[in-house]
Order: sequence, then C-alpha cells, then structure tokens
Amino acid sequence: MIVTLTANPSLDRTVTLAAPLQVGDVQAARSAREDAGGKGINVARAIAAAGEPCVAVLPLAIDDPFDTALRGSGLDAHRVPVAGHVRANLAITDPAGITTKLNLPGARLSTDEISAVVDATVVAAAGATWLVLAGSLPPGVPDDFYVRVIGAVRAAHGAHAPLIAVDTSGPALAAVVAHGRPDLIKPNDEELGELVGADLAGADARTALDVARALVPGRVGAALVTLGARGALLVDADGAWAAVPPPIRVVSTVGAGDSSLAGYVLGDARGEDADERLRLAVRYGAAAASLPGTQAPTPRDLPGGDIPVTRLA
Ligand SMILES: O=P(O)(O)OC[C@@]1(O)O[C@H](CO)[C@@H](O)[C@@H]1O
Repeated sequence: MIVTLTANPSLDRTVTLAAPLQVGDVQAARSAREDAGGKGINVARAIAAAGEPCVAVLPLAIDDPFDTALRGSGLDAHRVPVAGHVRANLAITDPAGITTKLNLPGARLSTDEISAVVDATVVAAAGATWLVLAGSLPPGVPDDFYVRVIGAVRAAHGAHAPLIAVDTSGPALAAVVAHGRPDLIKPNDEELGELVGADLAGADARTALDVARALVPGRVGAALVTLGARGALLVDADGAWAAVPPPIRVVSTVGAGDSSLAGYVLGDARGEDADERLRLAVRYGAAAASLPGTQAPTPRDLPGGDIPVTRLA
C-alpha cells in the first residue's frame, strides 16, 4: 500500500483558451474543468488508477465543497477535519500547450490541526511501502513540517516504516534536505536550483546531475529530477540515469511532475530496476502532460514506444 499526504490540497480549475493568453484583454474561453488536486492527491490518483492500493491523507473541513470533487475521483481518502476550506487554484491552457498557473496560499491550519494531520499520517503509514509527502505548506504550518512528519512516522514504525518521498519546494524542501533524510526527493530543475542557490532553469541532465550529487546519497537517498520536455534524471547511491520522453502533444503540464513521481513509486513497488523506474516516471509525466487539466493518467494513457535510458554515472 502507498500513502500520500497533501498538506495543502487544491480544487484545480482549468480554463482552456482557443487562442494564446492575452494579458489585460477580455478573451472568450473554450471550456473549463475542475479536478480534486494538490500534489499528493494527484500522485494518489495516478497510483490508484494503476490498480495499486493507495490512501490519500489530507486536511478537509466536513462541509467543504472540495469533497464532491474528491469523492468523484473515487480515491480512498483519509480526511482530517479542519476549519478552513480548500483553496481553488487556476490554470489557463492555450492551444500551443502553454500553461499559466495561479496558486493561492490555502487556508491556515491551527497548531492542533497540524498535530492531527501528523497523527493521521502516522496511523495511515502503518504497513505502507511508500509515504509520499507532497506540495506546499499552507499558512500556519512551519517550514519543518515534513521533517516532523518523517520523524513521527519513523519513530512510530521503526524498521517497518515506509520509504519516504518528498515533493515540495523552497524552505520546506530545504528543511527536509537538511534534517529529514528522505529516501527520495522529486524537485524540478528550478526547485533543485533554488535549493542550492544556482540557476538551473532549462538545464540538461548532466548539469542537474552535478548539483544533485552534492545531495545524494549524503543528505537524501535518491533524487528524481524532472526536466519538463527534456525528460528526467535519477540519481541514487548506485549511479545516475537520464531519459527523454517521446514526442507528445502537450495539453496541460499541471500535475506532470506528480505523475512522474507516481510512475517512479509504482515501478519501485513492483520491484523494477532503476532503468525501468525512470522509464515509468518519464512515461507517466508525458501522459499527464498530454491530458487536460489535472487529469491523472491511467495505464492506458501511457505513451508507447521505446524510451532509451542513458547511464550517466
Ligand atoms: O502549492 P503547491 O502545492 O506547490 O502546488 C499546488 C498545485 O499547483 O500542484 C498540483 C500540480 O503539481 C496542482 O494540483 C495544484 O494546484
């Protein structure tokens, strides 16, 4: 079983334009959709769609309209009751596949609510193979929240604790790398760059590898670095590998990184080697980018064809 925690879920509204976005203009939109989103929920939806047992833990008010979308997704969810309501994030996609994203901070969590989320995650993680901690932290939640969750899960489950993956950014990622010893982090090029104080936007896999090597395996067990259309890089104690996705028609890049992480974790849960885990990550990321809104890919959505994996180290 795989468990995800989404500290800051989001109702993802996607508006599709028939022409490129004109900032400052009035424009007719072609269509809109809503998805129950937030990084851990997106990871969980892709994992569940592949037939792997998965539970998504999230803070959620009893009367939150978000629950309608969440129930519609069919996801097995553990709702931790809180007072605030889930934010709505907006994505605007155009025919060229360019995505513009506007993210709100989310509702504040109280100290008691934060403790309840930690406790619920510890309980849900019993018997899990992976625990995925994903997304930004809402107001009121300290930067070292994921470090606290990792400590509590490992203290409670000892040798039976799940492997822990973290997909976050900024100070929350810095805290995890400094104090959390996660088994896996999944930054994109920009997030990895911010972590080390370098500009890595648009970097190739070899440049990203030079940076990631400073963290792996000293501070984190492995890093899956997503590079958008340039594919992904996997670095662990045994080596480094890069893979590039097949050409696809990009519809919405929202959730592509989350699906890549889902593909990697699925591969690991199935006992696949590093090459195949990376291949699955790249296939899942490409599939998500070819789907509208924050739609999670199913195995049927995965692009076919060979995905060559290059060993870099
Ligand atoms: O504020 P965060 O948690 O960093 O990002 C939130 C978010 O952009 O992440 C997902 C895509 O990765 C979306 O479902 C959601 O709207």
